[in-house]
Formats: sequence, C-alpha cells, structure tokens
Amino acid sequence: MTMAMAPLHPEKAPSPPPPALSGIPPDLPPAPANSLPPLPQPYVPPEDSAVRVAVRARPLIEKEIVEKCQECVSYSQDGRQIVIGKDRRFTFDYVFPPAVGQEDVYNDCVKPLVESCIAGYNATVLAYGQTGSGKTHTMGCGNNTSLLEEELGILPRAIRQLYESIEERSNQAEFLVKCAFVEIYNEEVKDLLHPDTPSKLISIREDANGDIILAGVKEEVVTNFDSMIRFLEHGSVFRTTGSTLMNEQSSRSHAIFTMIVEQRLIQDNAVATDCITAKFHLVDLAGSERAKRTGAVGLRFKESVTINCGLLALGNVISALGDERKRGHHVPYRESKLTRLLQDSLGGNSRTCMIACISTADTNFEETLNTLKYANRARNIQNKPVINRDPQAAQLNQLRQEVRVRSKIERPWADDGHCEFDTFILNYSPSYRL
Ligand SMILES: Nc1ncnc2c1ncn2[C@@H]1O[C@H](COP(=O)(O)OP(=O)(O)OP(=O)(O)O)[C@@H](O)[C@H]1O
Repeated sequence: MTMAMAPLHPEKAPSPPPPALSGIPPDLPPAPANSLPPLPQPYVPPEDSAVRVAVRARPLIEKEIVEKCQECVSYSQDGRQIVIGKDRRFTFDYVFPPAVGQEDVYNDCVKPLVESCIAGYNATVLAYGQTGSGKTHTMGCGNNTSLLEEELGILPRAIRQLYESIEERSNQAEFLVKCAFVEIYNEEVKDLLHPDTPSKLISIREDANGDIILAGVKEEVVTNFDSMIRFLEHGSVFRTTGSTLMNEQSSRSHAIFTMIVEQRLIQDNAVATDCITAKFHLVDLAGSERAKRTGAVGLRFKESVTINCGLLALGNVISALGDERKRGHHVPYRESKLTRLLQDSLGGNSRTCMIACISTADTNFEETLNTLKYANRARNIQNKPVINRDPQAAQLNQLRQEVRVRSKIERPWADDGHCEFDTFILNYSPSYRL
C-alpha cells in the first residue's frame, strides 16, 4: 500500500525538569534519577472527561439515487446542529454533512485522542449507526490497500499518527506497541489475528486494577506502521460479513481493534522502571437493523437478533450513565459481551468519542431519528480518564529508594526502642498519584 507519510517534525521538545521531591533533608542521598519521571508530554488536562459525540451523514448511495430518495436532514452553520424532518433539532460536539471528507472527521474526532493516548490515557472511538450508514467506511477497518489517501478511514490514520508521535518522542521514552483485533459475533469473542483460537478459551475479566482485559486473546508486538496495517488487513479478512438487502457487504459482528502503547520514560540517559500503558480501542459496531428491511432470514436473522441485543444492551448502559435521574443506579455492563468489553470506554477510564453514522435518505427517516436519539443520550456520559502508570512498578521503585535511604542511616532505632522506619516512609514517599 502506498501512503504518503506526513513529514516528521525535526526539532524535539526538551524534556521537562523532574518534579522536586519535597520533605527530603539535604543530608540524605539524592533520589535515584529514574524514580520519579516527569509527566509525559503533551499533558492533557484530566477535566476533559465527557464522552464526545459526532454525527456523520453519508451521501446518498447509488441505490437511493435510483429510487429517487430525498434528503431528510439539514445542518446548522456552526457545525454542531442537525435538523431531521421539519423541526427535530439535535446538538452534538460535531456534525459532519456528507461533503466532509475522511481527513476532517479524523482531525476533529480522533487526532486529539491519539495525542492523549501517547500521554498515557486510554481512548476509544466508537462508530454506531444503522446498517449501511458508513461505519466501516468511517473507521477504515475494511480493505485499505486499494484506497486513495483522501479515502483512508480512521484506523490507518490513527496508526500513522501513533508512529509519527513515537518517532518524535524517541529521545524522551522507550516504546513498546502491541495490537489485538477481536470481533463479537453471536455473543462469542473471536481473536481475528489468531482465528484458530477457540472462542471458549477467551474470557472478559477485570484485572487487579479494575481494568477490563481479554484473557486468551494474543496481542502482537508491532514495530512499525506497515506491520500494524498488515495485522489490520489480516484480521479484517476473518471478520464475519454477509450480504443483506441494505448493504452488500454488511458487517455482522462488532469489531474492536486495540493498540496498546507502553512507554518507559528516559531521564538523564536512563530508562525509568515504571511503565505507562495506554489502550486505544477502535470499534466498528455491527449496524442496527430491522430484519424486515434487510431481508434477513435463517442465519442472517439469527445474527440480526444478537446484533440488536448487543446494541440494546449498549443503549441501556448509555441510558444508565447519561440519564441524570438514573445516575448512581446500577449500570448493566454485564448484559452483553459488547458492554462488558466497553466498560472502561463508557463511564470508565477512557477518553471516548462516539461517531453516529446516518443515512440522509428519507426512506431511512425512522432509523436516522433513532440513531440521533441514541447518540444524544451518550453526550451526557462523564468518564474518569487517568494516566495509566503501572502502580506496582512505581511502588517497587519507591520501596527500593526507601531501602537505600534507610541503609544510610546509622541508628534507625530511637532511644525508646521504637523503629523510625515508618516515619521515613512517610517522609520520603513522594506521591505517585497523577
Ligand atoms: N461518507 C461516505 N462517503 C462515500 N461513501 C460512503 C460514505 N459512507 C459510506 N459510504 C458507502 O456506503 C456503503 C455502506 O457503507 P459501510 O459498509 O461503511 O456501512 P456500515 O455502516 O459499515 O454497514 P454495516 O453495518 O451493514 O456493516 C459503502 O459502499 C460505502 O462505501
């Protein structure tokens, strides 16, 4: 595939000075250089935690033009409002009319998320919408090889930006990038990069930090843009698709491509021991659909039922999180595999953007109205993104420092026999919380 790489910035930002350790008397040995590395740059303020919601309208497709469909939506000048029918008005963070291209959608919705992923925050982009509304086109998780630069969707652009940022920061941190690609099909998780892995060996769990992990899915270490694109293309081949009346190549599963970015900061030519890890989920949901319109029968009908169940469960989670009257109530993440997997992305530790894809054809009026209502509820969700610094590694580092400090003290025992070691820990434990 030929994709022109944007020029890298030659000048590299100087590393910020390490924060001062407070409370350490001057006669004690200095802290090891790598014990408290600076915050990664660019630093993104944590208060920016609301789920962002964008609406993207696709142009009428050939079939709709042949059927003489009319457009049933209009847009406000400020790029934030969309009106369906005569007067149903919705406001979103971004509204992209059909003429807006892939690059502009990417720059507004995803570019800041890749930057914050490099800074250590989890991120999620989620494409939602009726079948045939442009989710796969927007996400770019189909076949990218034959596409022109301007046709490239979010995934190849995000991978490119990720590696450009890593290149720019190569003197500030050591990076390890991995990827995983799964689909949820008929309520089973499949490893698209290792399709021989039986689904029953894959389970969704919470780790000790409360983060959602996919046990049994093998992550691949990826060293450059081309390799990651190859993994994306390879996994896409195994994704379940099928033809329906609404879309010749309809995605019958929810697909989640995840980039995992681990970094150890470099300070005074040494690599820090504590690790910052961020996960970026790029999600292409299966389309909401009415079996009557898609002509789904047999296997397609069964798929249709589980797709709609997953999306309904997602809607219930969005509703529980977004509706002020329901705040503090139980959030039904366990209703489906999809919602369980997206637990961090909605209401949890992630910066998240949902892109609601719509058709503007009047024949899709009902579906488009439903998509706008669904997306509108997601606007009220507040997430809790934090920089993911490995607390165990940091704690170990801190303890090592304390042991070093203690070994320098000749008489740690007070006259009354009381051990002052606890006092040292209190005095010499700078907070690692960010
Ligand atoms: N913004 C757009 N500009 C031009 N063509 C588009 C756009 N969005 C979608 N299309 C075209 O519309 C068709 C359906 O798009 P796509 O397959 O991405 O829909 P989908 O929402 O992923 O559907 P499904 O849920 O059935 O998988 C494709 O032929 C695609 O190329």
